[in-house]
Amino acid sequence: MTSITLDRIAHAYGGKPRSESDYQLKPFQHVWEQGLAYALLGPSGCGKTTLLNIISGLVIPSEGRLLFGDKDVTRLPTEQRNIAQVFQFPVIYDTMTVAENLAFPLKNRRLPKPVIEARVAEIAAMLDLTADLGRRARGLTADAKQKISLGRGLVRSDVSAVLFDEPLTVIDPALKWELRSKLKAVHRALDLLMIYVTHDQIEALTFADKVVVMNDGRAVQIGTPAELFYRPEHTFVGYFIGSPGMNFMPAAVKGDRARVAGFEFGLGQVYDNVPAGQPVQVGVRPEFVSVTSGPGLPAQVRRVADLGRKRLAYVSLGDHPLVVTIPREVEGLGEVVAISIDPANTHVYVADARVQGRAP
Ligand SMILES: Nc1ncnc2c1ncn2[C@@H]1O[C@H](COP(=O)(O)OP(=O)(O)OP(=O)(O)O)[C@@H](O)[C@H]1O
Repeated sequence: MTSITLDRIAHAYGGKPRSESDYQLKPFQHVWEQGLAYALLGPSGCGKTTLLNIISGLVIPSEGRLLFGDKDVTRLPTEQRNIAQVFQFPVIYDTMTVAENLAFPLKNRRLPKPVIEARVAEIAAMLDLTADLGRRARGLTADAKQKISLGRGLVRSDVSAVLFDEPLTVIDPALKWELRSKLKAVHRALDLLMIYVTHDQIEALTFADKVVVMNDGRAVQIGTPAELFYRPEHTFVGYFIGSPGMNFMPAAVKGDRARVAGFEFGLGQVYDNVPAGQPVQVGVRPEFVSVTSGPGLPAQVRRVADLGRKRLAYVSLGDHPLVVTIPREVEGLGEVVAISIDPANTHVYVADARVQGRAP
């Protein structure tokens, strides 16, 4: 086991990049720590697979160095990189039994038979495959076949990393929840570095210790699920994580006050560092703006969504649309409601990047 370092890695498929927009992966510096579970999360085309393929060796980056521990592997072929990979679709041998499929990567490395048997039994138990060990893979469901693929990816204990590329795509939705929590448990038990590509935030947040949020070829934030939720460093993270995403309002900020559409409210911190001439936004998640029966800012109600577990109101503060929470005790909304904004969870963004305030 070893950490993986991306040292100013960047990639332009077209070659000879002249400007930043020519890169499908913009320069990226990061150390993937051994034993941690990471998710690469972002919309289609943001560069997740490109980054994963650079780590696996399917793509040689245009710039930068890739290190496994101290070893420079930037130009090494995949088979010399000591990684395991799990793809979207099952990669297994239909004519082999489940046990033979799981044992295959270990047999290839000529491990002693008792070691192979013990490891196969361990991985099969983790993935609920024990009862199927003697069955040929051919007759199994797509879900079971993908579980075998996952098992084959996890069976070696000496890999530098296990790379997953949207591994739950073919899994039945009802089984997905179970499998992604299982993968998390497997990660804890096996203590391997795992990197998991997905465009599904629930999958990323359930699985990962740290999530790398990507947009337009750039890693915009690397953080724990809680950091991404409570302190998005970029407006894209606020918008992409959460359901619905963060509210952003163009604002004028002075000291610890924000002014939006002629209405003023307090911020949790003092901002003396907001540069002039750049777009300033205040961001607050729907969970931290609520309809109140007490004093608040006047908002027009446009629509109410009752999601069972929670109710949301789509309102306007002046011209600015906001999604706000309707607490359980509030009933019978009028056309205009009072809303309160939690200053402790309100952030200020300048040119899309969060700026740090200071304690009042
Ligand atoms: N072989 C290639 N040649 C040229 N451009 C490519 C190639 N592979 C990917 N791209 C482009 O690079 C960008 C990033 O693609 P990539 O597949 O890494 O994104 P992604 O986030 O994994 O998307 P998806 O979730 O759809 O797989 C996209 O604009 C894509 O069109």
